[in-house]
Amino acid sequence: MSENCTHDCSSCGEECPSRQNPESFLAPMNKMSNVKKVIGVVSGKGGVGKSLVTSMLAVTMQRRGFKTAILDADITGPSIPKCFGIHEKAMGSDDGLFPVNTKTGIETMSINELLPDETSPVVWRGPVIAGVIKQFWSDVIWNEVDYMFVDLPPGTGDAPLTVFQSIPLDGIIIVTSPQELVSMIVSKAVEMAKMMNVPVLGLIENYSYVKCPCCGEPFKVYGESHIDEVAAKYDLKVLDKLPLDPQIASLCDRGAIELMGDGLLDNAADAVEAAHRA
Ligand SMILES: Nc1ncnc2c1ncn2[C@@H]1O[C@H](COP(=O)(O)OP(=O)(O)OP(=O)(O)O)[C@@H](O)[C@H]1O
Repeated sequence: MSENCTHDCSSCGEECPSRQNPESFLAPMNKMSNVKKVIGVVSGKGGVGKSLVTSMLAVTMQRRGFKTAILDADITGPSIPKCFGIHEKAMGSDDGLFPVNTKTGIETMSINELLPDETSPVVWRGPVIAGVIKQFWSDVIWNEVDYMFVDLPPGTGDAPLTVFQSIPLDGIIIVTSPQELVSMIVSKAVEMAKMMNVPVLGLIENYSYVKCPCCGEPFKVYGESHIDEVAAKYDLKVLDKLPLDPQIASLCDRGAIELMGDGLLDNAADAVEAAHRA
């Protein structure tokens, strides 16, 4: 690297290890941020519990002693502040925006922490949404973060593509439900990650079963799951299976997800700790 490196490769011809790929669309991280690993939480379709899983993963990693953050890239359907009971607004300075901390110190940034009224709908065109996602990475001052979780918008459209291209993901976790559609939906998410050269750390099946309140027997509301076959087809691991649990729903509704029980996403948390960028 040149002694006078400005990290602006467009004005320098030096061939050095830190030279950025000219085709890279990665957004620069704020110069005051320090984020060690970034994990995307992805779903092929909406409503499978992706935001809940993102929140629970962050809580699990924070409990393991890591400094954790959540970037809520689901701009039109932000759920993270609700899960943590955050109603305050993010503040800024000339250097950037400060994330809002949860009760246990998880740093968060979500569009609902910026809008004057959190019930206002975000009716913005794709390029504006893409700009906000990039700003959440570049303009927010993320302090000494060991693990950042990015709650991606559902599907494989413009907004998730922006996340894959602009934020340096070390891996993704795919959240799905045990319905027939799962095979097609997981395939799409896996193929997208492959195209973007981002490793898939594994799958989490949500709404896997309901425990009978009388006898404790698991009851499969959606019938037999196909997740294990789908995982085998792509040589992926099913990391954890989460029950449909009224207590979890209630914690989320009360903004108290940090009071969740231990051990629900331990395998996923182990996979996150072991993640390395391809
Ligand atoms: N395992 C579960 N047990 C009970 N409630 C759950 C569970 N998973 C999710 N929910 C509830 O279902 C609702 C939808 O979950 P969530 O917002 O996480 O879905 P999502 O996939 O992020 O949705 P979208 O794709 O629309 O952003 C929430 O109210 C959440 O609390």
